Amino acid sequence: MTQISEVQVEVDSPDGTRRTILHELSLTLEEHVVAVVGANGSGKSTLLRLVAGLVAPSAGEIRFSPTVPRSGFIFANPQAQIIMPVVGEDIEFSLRGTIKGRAERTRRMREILESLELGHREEASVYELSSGERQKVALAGVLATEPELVIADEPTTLLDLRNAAEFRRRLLGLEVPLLLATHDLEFAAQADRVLVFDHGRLLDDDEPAAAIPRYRRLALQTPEGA
Ligand SMILES: Nc1ncnc2c1ncn2[C@@H]1O[C@H](COP(=O)(O)OP(=O)(O)OP(=O)(O)O)[C@@H](O)[C@H]1O
Repeated sequence: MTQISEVQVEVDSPDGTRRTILHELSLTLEEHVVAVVGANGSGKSTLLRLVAGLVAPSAGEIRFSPTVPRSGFIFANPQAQIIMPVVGEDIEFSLRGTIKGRAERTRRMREILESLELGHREEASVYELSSGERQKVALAGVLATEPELVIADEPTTLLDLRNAAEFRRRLLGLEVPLLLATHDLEFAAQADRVLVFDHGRLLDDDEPAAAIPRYRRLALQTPEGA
């Protein structure tokens, strides 16, 4: 369970002032899949980075129970997190934190690749992969770290319809909880809970069937005077 209490995030602006990018927020997250939606710049990634410990709150606190989870982060662009040039090597690299023996690392790497139907790509250069395969390699690298929470920031953005559907299915099938920011409302519709952000504020927090139609209306409404 993640408990966010009166958290606020501020950043320095170029003019020397402080800008609030996440306004005071209190939330308890305990559902298996939580989707965060909202316009560009509304604060979705900031919330994800806060939960992952990549950004510190300027005020308030985040508590986890029973302990701080080991989180695995998936980005929109998988190239950002693939370190080694060859698929199998990259997964083995991620396994170094959890498995000491080399033979055992190789065995586990193959198991993870097989589970993602990537067994035949073990020797492939990461640069010759399709976007769909590359995103699966990024997921394989995250799974290798045995995360207790997966945090995904627009993970289907670069994928075509078919690959997006497959990747959604894989993320939704994980045993560990998933916190997801997405513009893919089909994906958000499959969450247990949807948080809608707007200009750094939590605007709506409900089950998908209620929150998504409200968000669509909000996003598509014509600005006054337009
Ligand atoms: N380190 C930072 N320094 C300055 N401004 C930042 C920083 N991080 C985020 N911001 C600003 O905070 C606002 C919220 O950003 P955030 O990335 O959380 O939005 P988002 O909802 O994820 O957007 P998108 O859908 O475009 O990814 C944006 O205006 C962004 O420019």
